[in-house]
Amino acid sequence: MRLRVSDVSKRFEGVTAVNSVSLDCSAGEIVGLIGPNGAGKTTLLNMISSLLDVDAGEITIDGRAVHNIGPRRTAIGGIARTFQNIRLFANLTVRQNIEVAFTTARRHRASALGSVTIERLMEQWGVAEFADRKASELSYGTQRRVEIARALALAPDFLLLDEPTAGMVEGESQDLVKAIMAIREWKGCGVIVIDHDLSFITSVCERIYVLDMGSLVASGPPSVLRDDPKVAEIYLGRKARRRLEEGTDEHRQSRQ
Ligand SMILES: Nc1ncnc2c1ncn2[C@@H]1O[C@H](COP(=O)(O)OP(=O)(O)OP(=O)(O)O)[C@@H](O)[C@H]1O
Repeated sequence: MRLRVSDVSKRFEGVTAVNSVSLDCSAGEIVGLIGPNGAGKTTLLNMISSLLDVDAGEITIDGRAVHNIGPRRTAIGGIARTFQNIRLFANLTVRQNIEVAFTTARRHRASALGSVTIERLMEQWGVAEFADRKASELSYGTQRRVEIARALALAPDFLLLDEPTAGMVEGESQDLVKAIMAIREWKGCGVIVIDHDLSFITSVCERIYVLDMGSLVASGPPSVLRDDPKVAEIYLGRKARRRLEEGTDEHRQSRQ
């Protein structure tokens, strides 16, 4: 199974947020989407999950068009996601949050769901001990895991993760690397993940796409970050400039 984004564009009043971007993700693959703030990453994920309509281009799963169909039909069609700002039902328990998605999957994606149960999902994602606690009572890292478990309760063919390590402490994001790698065991579910934490992205992804100012500037294995001069300019160039502007110890010392 293959999710394919072909020449997709999106404009917001005078701003071209996404400019003719193409990418693909196969079943069982973990693909990263990186780029500076405002590069267009979330807008692209919003189009793949049909929260936003594309202005041009198309998005397909095995040739079947899945763009501009609305988020509910997209979820039923096999694409689930998490959000940059966690969107759990705060007053529902962990079990109830997962049950909402599970009920939809049982009705519309029974064969993809197979023998999966809510209990198994909670165990797999290390949240079983919080099953009867309200989502709002949980730590940030635990809420993230619940959100991923809920997305997986839709038995998706493709999972989109928008900045899963945001707000996590280091130990939590390392645990998340293992957990996301385990998703591929999920009946070969493909994963597209956005994150600013480059060590997390390079640990978890086989391939990376780099966006800058709405356009795709590079793609390839994680080594593309180191080896592609355009990417080095975007990341290292800006980082070096920021260090200079901030006058870090390193630069202060080198000036002495
Ligand atoms: N609803 C909107 N209305 C107007 N402009 C928008 C809207 N959503 C995004 N944009 C603009 O589109 C561009 C891309 O934004 P987007 O949020 O997709 O970037 P991003 O790469 O996800 O950034 P970040 O890493 O900060 O989340 C930015 O210039 C942003 O201001």
